[in-house]
Amino acid sequence: MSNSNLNILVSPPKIPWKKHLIHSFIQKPYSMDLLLTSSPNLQFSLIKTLPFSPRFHKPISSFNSFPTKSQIYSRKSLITGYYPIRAQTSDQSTTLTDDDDGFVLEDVPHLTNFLPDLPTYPNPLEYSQAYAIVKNTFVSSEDVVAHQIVVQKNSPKGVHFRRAGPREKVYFKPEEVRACIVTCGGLCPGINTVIREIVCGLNYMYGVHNILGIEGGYRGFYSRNTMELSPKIVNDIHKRGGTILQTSRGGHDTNKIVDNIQDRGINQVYIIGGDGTQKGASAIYKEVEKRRLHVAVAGVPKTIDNDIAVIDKSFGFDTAVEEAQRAINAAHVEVESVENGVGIVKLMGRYSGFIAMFATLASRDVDCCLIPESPFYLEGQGGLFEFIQQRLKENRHVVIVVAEGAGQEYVSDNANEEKDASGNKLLPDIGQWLTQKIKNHFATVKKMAINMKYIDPTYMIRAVPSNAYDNIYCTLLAQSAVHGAMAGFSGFTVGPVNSRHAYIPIERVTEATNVVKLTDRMWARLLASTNQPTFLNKHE
Ligand SMILES: Nc1ncnc2c1ncn2[C@@H]1O[C@H](COP(=O)(O)OP(=O)(O)OP(=O)(O)O)[C@@H](O)[C@H]1O
Ligand SMILES: O=P(O)(O)OC[C@H]1O[C@](O)(CO)[C@@H](O)[C@@H]1O
Ligand SMILES: [Mg+2]
Repeated sequence: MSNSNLNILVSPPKIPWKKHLIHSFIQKPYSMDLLLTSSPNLQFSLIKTLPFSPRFHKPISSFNSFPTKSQIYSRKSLITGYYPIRAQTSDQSTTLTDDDDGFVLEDVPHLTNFLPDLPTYPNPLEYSQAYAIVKNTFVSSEDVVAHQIVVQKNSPKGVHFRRAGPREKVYFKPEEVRACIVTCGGLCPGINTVIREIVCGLNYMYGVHNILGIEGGYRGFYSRNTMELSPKIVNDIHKRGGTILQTSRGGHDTNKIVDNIQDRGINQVYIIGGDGTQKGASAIYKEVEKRRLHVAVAGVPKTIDNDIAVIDKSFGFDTAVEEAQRAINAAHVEVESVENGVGIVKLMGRYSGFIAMFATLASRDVDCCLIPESPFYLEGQGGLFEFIQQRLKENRHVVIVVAEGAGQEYVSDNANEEKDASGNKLLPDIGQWLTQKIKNHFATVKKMAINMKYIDPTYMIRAVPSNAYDNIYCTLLAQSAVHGAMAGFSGFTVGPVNSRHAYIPIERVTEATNVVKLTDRMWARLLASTNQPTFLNKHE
């Protein structure tokens, strides 16, 4: 969607919609962003006949006048222009009333958006032993998950996503499915569990036998081997860290990848990876749509940093926080056992300090946590040096957790920035820098002997197998992805939103990075727990 204008189609209520009628209402069909309809049912049937995929749908009960920007769209910050297209029938023009409840569905694309005549088949789960006594085997097309669950009495209903889960009809014959799985970006605990559960889910729930593993990330589509995957092959891979398919950065060539998908006759693509990977998945989906291929593209969000927007938490994060406890514990034991011990533990987190924040909150042994979102300073009143000295005086030891992206303003050299193959900035080591600064300060300024222990467990926290919680979470993600692809959705990412799994448009999770919000309560909870400086009141 363009950020500078929002084109809207408003459908009149109770109109027997016909394809040609709809087309005649649309003056700019190529640039439609929002569809307003009088009921969810009308919305769902209408969307299938449109010659484009509007990104947002909104059922409303009746119309009187054209909606204002704030009435129709809660994510106001994205809109800088408002250019509604008035939809008219011969006898009525259509608009929105003041009693609008503010419901917005941010929907995911469906294969029928560009392949309207695709046949459907009954979902094999109807006859599945596993679901034999489940009350509601299938998720209704009207089930949605609210983006915000803390609301005020009169606030609009707000943004919703489609609830994930099996649908009554599927858009693939199981015996005709040729699925593939690819893993991209950095490692994360649980990748193998997701692979395992996609394979088992496709096989056990839908009777799909034809599943390929693409080796070595995106570039693997055109430059590496593939491996056949079956429940037997993936049976115990969840016990291992890493990815059995291997991963890589860079090498995303949309055309080559989609050519390869076509050449191999693949019709379901499962893509496991972080923000970069999801951007790549979106490009693949768009190319698939352009070529009008019967191919579902499903993203499973993966990142140790928990920096993916919209979803509650990314898989593997919980395991990483747990694993980080071991490093923090080691630092604490070391510094507690010596005179003036200063322990520094560097944890991952390029732009988001979630691992550092949660590891600190969980541990209770951390005196100070430094994250990218909260700038810190060393010297003077309220600075880090003063705090370390005070804690050494009180406790004779101090433990600092620093996220790799913290304090980059001190160590980055913008002129000589290095990047990895995906274009991510390679960050200079803040842990080493901090260690040296603290050592120098106490040796030369304070003339005080300290005992420095620097621990860098970065890769150790992400190379482990996932814990019990993440294993279960990975299963839900994988099964949701399989249900979504079988139901013909495409260009979607799966993930929990307020604890309920949903299908989220890929672009929605890539347009922003999830960061620790200093204005939210969680950071305040950490500050209240460590009693560390806020670094907000620097005196020059
Ligand atoms: N904007 C983009 N468009 C297309 N492909 C992209 C884009 N950004 C990254 N990719 C591709 O996605 C893959 C993974 O990207 P990246 O290395 O940034 O990791 P990631 O998915 O963000 O995971 P993590 O941050 O957890 O390591 C790479 O193969 C890269 O080429
Ligand atoms: O060294 P690699 O494998 O490129 O990965 C390191 C990066 O990957 C992440 O784990 C995820 O993006 C970052 O926290 C870290 O900077
Ligand atoms: Mg990333």
